[in-house]
Amino acid sequence: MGQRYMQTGKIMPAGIVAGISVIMTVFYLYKVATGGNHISSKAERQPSERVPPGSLGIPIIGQSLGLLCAMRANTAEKWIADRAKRYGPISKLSLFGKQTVFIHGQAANKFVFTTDGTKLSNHQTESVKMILGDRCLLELSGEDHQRVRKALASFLKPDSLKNYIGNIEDEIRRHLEMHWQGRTKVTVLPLMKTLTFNIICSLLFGLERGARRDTFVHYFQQMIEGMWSIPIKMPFTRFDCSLKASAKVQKMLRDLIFEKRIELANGASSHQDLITFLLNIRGEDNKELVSEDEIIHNVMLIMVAGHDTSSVLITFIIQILANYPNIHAAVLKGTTNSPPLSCFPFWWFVFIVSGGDIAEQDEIKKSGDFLTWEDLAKMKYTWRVAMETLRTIPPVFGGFRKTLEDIEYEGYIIPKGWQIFWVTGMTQMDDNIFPEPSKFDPGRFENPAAIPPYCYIPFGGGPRICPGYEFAKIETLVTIHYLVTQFTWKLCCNDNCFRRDPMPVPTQGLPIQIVSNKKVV
Ligand code: HEM
Repeated sequence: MGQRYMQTGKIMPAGIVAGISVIMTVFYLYKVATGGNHISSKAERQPSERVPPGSLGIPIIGQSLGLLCAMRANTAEKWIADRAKRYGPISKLSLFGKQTVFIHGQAANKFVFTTDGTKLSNHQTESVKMILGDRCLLELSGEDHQRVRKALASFLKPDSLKNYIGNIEDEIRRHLEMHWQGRTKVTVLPLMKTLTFNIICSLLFGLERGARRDTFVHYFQQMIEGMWSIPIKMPFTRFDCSLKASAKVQKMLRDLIFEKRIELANGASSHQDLITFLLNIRGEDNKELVSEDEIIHNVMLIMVAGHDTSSVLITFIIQILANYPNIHAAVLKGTTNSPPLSCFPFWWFVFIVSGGDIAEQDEIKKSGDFLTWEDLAKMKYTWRVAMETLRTIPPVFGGFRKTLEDIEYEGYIIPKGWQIFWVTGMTQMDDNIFPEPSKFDPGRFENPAAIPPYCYIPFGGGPRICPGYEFAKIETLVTIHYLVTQFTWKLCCNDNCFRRDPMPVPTQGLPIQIVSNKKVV
């Protein structure tokens, strides 16, 4: 004991063996985390004085753990603000195994969202890329990005979504029947995840309820869990479990595509779901415009982008409505605030003829059995509440871009191959742009044109602006409509804290006590 045998047959002391294995493990982890791209690149070997200030921290880890811990402890905004205070509006650091430059502010947002794609490409962490696949929209650029984005956007545009409001409503009604009616207490976040996932499944992928959908949900949840982890491919790491789950989800989607092809050949409508819709789009040569890998990777992207974000938004709106009775009353009965002068004359006219009470959710349902596009257009105050929620608790904390050449910004050089880290909350909580930023005030959005460009960016901006905006809006408005007209609720705990994982989640998932106001649906 205490000694190990090398292949040569010579005896080595255990301490030396342990030392070597630690060094080799660190080296291995380092290679894995950097995807084989050694971090001692040209820029690091020849340090330029014009590279932004800051430290790259220790290899592989850099500042990743610091940021991830801050996100989980709900102190990410402070972590970022402290950094900005220390180094100014631009600084370097190392995140998820890559050299990174963090920038913030209105000018930074404009720079990120409008810089030519040949200089600045979209960039995800290695883990996101490996889990979602290299043909998803986030990884595509130039013509490929335009082609696939156009195909997805034509399915997600308002004209096409109008036809699905009834289906969304059906899912919501069924969900409330199953999970809310007859209960006195529910935990909101997991339920909203189930609801938004069901909406996505039935509408975008045509997956009916049942064992297959349940298996899909199971692997899908596992897949999401490691998306923002450090990409260490070792057994039992969060990342490795995600990668395995991703392979299973991809296999299930491939089978589904096979079935959809047969259905299409047998004359099924191409408008029944996103997969069928994409399979049916043809290019000039009559070949499928979007490849099978592109369909699979983008379906996975939409599952992630589409259900996690909206579920978080709806959850926090529910929390806000419980915390602010006046806002809850205005969502239900309408606002008695006079419109701002900038809304003269139309809204002033509506305001005066309605006796100063522009009715909202309580009135809307009286127009018919199912909600219409026109009904949704009347939910103006409710959407302002959603917008203010997105300002104060943006579901997407920020994102990454990658420089394709050395780029000069604010007098510094951001070297080629580095990633740029942009953050939503810094500008949305800037008191020069949004006075009293911590105050929850939906009135800020009465006149959205008054908000300076690139300052309110929960959906991003430019050519990569979120294509699911309208879908998220419909889903949110319809869900809130049903909740406020059928239930009243109060919070079970007064803990308003949340952590980011990477989406913001209330620490206990938001348990609430509910009372149903409903007679018959
Ligand atoms: C409250 C809900 C949502 C929020 C806050 C949100 C936010 C965002 C943000 C910040 C981006 C990144 C933009 C960038 O990198 O410049 C994005 C991209 C994206 N979102 Fe959303 N999103 C939401 C809902 C949805 C929904 C419902 C879908 C699909 C049905 C969706 C699909 C996408 C896709 C595919 C992209 C990638 C676009 C591209 O790279 O061209 N999102 N979203």
